[in-house]
Amino acid sequence: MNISLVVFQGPSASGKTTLQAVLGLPRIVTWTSRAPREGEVNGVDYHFTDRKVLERMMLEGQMLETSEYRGHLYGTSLASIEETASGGLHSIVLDASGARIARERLGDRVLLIGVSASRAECEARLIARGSDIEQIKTRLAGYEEEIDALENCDLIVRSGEGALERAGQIIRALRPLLGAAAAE
Ligand SMILES: Nc1ncnc2c1ncn2[C@@H]1O[C@H](COP(=O)(O)OP(=O)(O)OP(=O)(O)O)[C@@H](O)[C@H]1O
Ligand SMILES: Nc1nc2c(ncn2[C@@H]2O[C@H](COP(=O)(O)O)[C@@H](O)[C@H]2O)c(=O)[nH]1
Repeated sequence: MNISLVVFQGPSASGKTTLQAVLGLPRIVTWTSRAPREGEVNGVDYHFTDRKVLERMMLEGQMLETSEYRGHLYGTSLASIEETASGGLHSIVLDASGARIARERLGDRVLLIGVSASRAECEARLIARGSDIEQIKTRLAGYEEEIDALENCDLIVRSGEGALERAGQIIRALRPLLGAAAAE
């Protein structure tokens, strides 16, 4: 199997980034027009920029995909995806529309992992993350759409209690599935 990119998708605060960290694969850093949260580092968590720069990159054909997500623009550059062609398995966190485009454009190179959690769990995690009421409402408004899109995934992980143990099980299950790509 020729998988070179693991894509995590799912509702906001379902635990995609947490699971990505547990799996420990090299991460593709995407672009966003939103402001950094406390503790987030430019070039590590995202390439933070403004909307105009991202729009210019889109016009110049530099992007694999972009998504308007809850008032901000996000996107994956083609240059960052080319890194995955140079060998080894990489991972990326995308919303449902980005994940769909990644699958359409990169085909079988992509493994889609859906991360699922209940609305109440996502809400509690958004509150704990310090989001304000408006952000929580806006993000939860996309909950059903992201849950519905999980049907396109190759695997779905439930990110509730015991999530880390489950992630460990997934890693073990993925190794034979990914074969040569994972061994690089
Ligand atoms: N299984 C879990 N149990 C409890 N808290 C969790 C769990 N997974 C993640 N969290 C916490 O929930 C918050 C959101 O997690 P994370 O950033 O991984 O979600 P996400 O799906 O990447 O979110 P977003 O799409 O909004 O960026 C974080 O504060 C994280 O520590
Ligand atoms: N389609 C894309 N979605 C992306 C990209 N980078 C991140 N995301 C997704 O956006 C939301 C919100 O992220 P947050 O960091 O503001 O909480 C989340 O679902 C991410 O997965 C991207 O380049 N393209």
